[in-house]
Amino acid sequence: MEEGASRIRRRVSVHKRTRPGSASACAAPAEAERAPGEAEEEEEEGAGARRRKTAQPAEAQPAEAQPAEVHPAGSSRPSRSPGQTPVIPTSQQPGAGDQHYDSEEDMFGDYDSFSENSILAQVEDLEQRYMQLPEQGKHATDLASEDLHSESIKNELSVTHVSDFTECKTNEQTENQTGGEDAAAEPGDDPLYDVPSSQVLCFDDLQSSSDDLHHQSTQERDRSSSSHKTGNEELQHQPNDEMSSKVQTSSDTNRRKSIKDFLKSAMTGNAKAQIPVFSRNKQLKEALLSEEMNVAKETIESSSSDLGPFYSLPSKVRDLYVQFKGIEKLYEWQHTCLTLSCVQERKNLIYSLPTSGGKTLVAEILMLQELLCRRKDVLMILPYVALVQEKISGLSSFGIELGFFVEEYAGSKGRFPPTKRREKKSLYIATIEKAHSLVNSLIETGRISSLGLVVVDELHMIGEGSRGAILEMTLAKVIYTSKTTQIIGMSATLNNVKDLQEFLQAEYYSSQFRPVELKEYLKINDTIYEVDSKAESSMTFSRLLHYKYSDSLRKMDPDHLVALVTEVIPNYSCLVFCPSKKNCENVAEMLCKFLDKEYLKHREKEKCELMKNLRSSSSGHLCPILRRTVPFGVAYHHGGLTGEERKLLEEAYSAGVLCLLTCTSTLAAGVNLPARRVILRAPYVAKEFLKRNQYKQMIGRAGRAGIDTTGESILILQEKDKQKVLELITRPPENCYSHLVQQFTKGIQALFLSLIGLKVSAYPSLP
Ligand SMILES: Nc1ncnc2c1ncn2[C@@H]1O[C@H](COP(=O)(O)OP(=O)(O)OP(=O)(O)O)[C@@H](O)[C@H]1O
Repeated sequence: MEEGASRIRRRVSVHKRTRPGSASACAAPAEAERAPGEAEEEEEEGAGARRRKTAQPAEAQPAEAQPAEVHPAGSSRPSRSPGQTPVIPTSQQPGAGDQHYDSEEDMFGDYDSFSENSILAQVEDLEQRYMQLPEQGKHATDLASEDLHSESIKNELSVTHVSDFTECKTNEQTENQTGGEDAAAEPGDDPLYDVPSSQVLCFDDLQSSSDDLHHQSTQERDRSSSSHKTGNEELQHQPNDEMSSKVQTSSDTNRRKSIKDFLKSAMTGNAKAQIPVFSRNKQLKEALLSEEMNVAKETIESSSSDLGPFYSLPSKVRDLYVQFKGIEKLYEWQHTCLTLSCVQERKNLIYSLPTSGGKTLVAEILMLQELLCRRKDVLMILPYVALVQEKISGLSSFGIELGFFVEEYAGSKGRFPPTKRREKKSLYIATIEKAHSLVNSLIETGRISSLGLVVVDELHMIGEGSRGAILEMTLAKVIYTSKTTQIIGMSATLNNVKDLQEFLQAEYYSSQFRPVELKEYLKINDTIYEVDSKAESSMTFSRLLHYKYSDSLRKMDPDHLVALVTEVIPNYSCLVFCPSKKNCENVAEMLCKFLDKEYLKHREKEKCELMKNLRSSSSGHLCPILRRTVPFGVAYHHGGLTGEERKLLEEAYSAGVLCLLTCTSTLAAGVNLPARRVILRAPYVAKEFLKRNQYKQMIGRAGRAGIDTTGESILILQEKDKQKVLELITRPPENCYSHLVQQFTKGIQALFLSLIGLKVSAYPSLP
């Protein structure tokens, strides 16, 4: 009976850890990699860690910041503690959280509470009933079986196909524990062994966007659901029924093999789709899919083991860049940077280039060198959850092809300490706060030296409020505790580089290269000026706006936004940065009131499809503003959108179905969305005057390499702000100053306490 109860607990526990969107979807490979005997210990540790989450102080499970509010002003936004009511965005149903931009809401999202109807509560209850039963044996087993078949648990166990994969694992574990033939199998034999968690999640996404794949996966699901049944039936028999165990084992193996094959080809295909395709464009989708599958097949078939031809990496890496990203040749600066002697010697490095200069590729090659050649783990730190997710989907295919794990540390995702890998190395992609927790856990477990490289994107964030302080603490700890860990920082907007170099003990490389020319303009009244650093006033007259404004239009649109956007859309894309979320929505609505009805005809079918998808993503409720604006190819984009809405809108915008997004500065932090023209509605973020860094990041969205051939930005300003704007466009980026020091009582104290807690330093001993 005890055995039965603990088996039920195990089944549910494993299922929970592998829910889609849960960090623990990596449980499958993680378990496969465990040394014999570690299994139970890790399971307990994981559960403990999850429980601890609710009680841990900010440092261990810190709240992540909401980009829309933190990034713009450079000041910390009011943090929302778990359980506190979120602000309900316009587009959301009551109670729906913003999973992508507000990590705090994510923090507990993946873990069932012990509330009355939760699955854990039911299992607890079930166990209690076991304990209380006077009679052992059949009756108890029947009860267990009956309860496990109860509706809610059945639903939980069959809710996703990711859980189906888990189920394979679960069955296998059960068999191992009952002395089945698989008990001695090596972890490497497990077909899910080389599937990183992120890729399992990507697979989940892929499936929903492909009819063919859906068909196949439905078959898998059907097979798996029969596995649930078998698993549950198994509870009614004695576990040492060898015959049935063998049959089960062999059918499981076949099934797992086919899942592996399918998963691998599916994921490679997924990675090929770098520029998201509007999901319901069936014709295009089918053509693309078959092409992707061909590429995937060819790639898998051609195994290459040569080392060296591409910056010390296998030539396969170069091929993958061509296939997945269309990058055939490195820019000259990229080559120079990668071949710098300080880089070869693995010294720390800071490099700085304008937005869209191709900084990420250099970092990626260095990360691959570390993972594949030096066989060390790598941590990549990005400022926002959305950027982490973008990077995860971009690099997962590389992980599959080249044999390393890509692990997400953002929102509720991430395992502390990370799973120890025997063979393959891990690329942790983390937000600032999760990176800090990860580094703490590696120090605590004496594994910090397993980290070969730390890459920090948007290094200038180090000077931004409490988030900057956390980043600074993280890097300080790495520098102090691991002499062998290399640190690379990159940014488009650095000024006091010497200070940063001193802090990171780093070399510096910079270039002004930008593959696509970006022209900057200012608009005052109906005159457009070009920013010209050579001119005495820093700007020169460019042109007058010619657009016939009616009285009502002039009243509604004093800034001539309609005139500016209609010069570009619908054939080219346009981003309009607005100072606040509300303003984003208002501007989108206002524009659509005055757009010609002709705009409704542009890609009409796809826009209808988008509306349908938006509606079904929020349980039938479509935001009334989007309902009015999407038919014109216009939408707003801010931190109040749900993750699903954001994804749908971004995809539609990338595919050209939407041609205009009104957005907050959320979008300025490196998200790769095309814009021929970027308009800054005002030189403000909320009520704060724009900073140079923010200005540069926003205008940097225009003219992206590989997407656009030219780009331009227009900053709209009033006469009263002219002087301030002229200073803004001419002055250098803001300096980064330590916020650990500025917030002396909080920052430094937190660092000291943390170092004592981690046993990096100790209290001074008493004489
Ligand atoms: N050598 C190359 N050839 C062609 N395209 C490239 C090359 N290197 C990078 N790119 C492409 O240029 C675009 C911008 O690159 P990336 O995002 O790395 O720029 P960045 O410098 O990091 O910009 P930001 O500071 O805005 O984040 C990407 O679409 C990338 O795929």
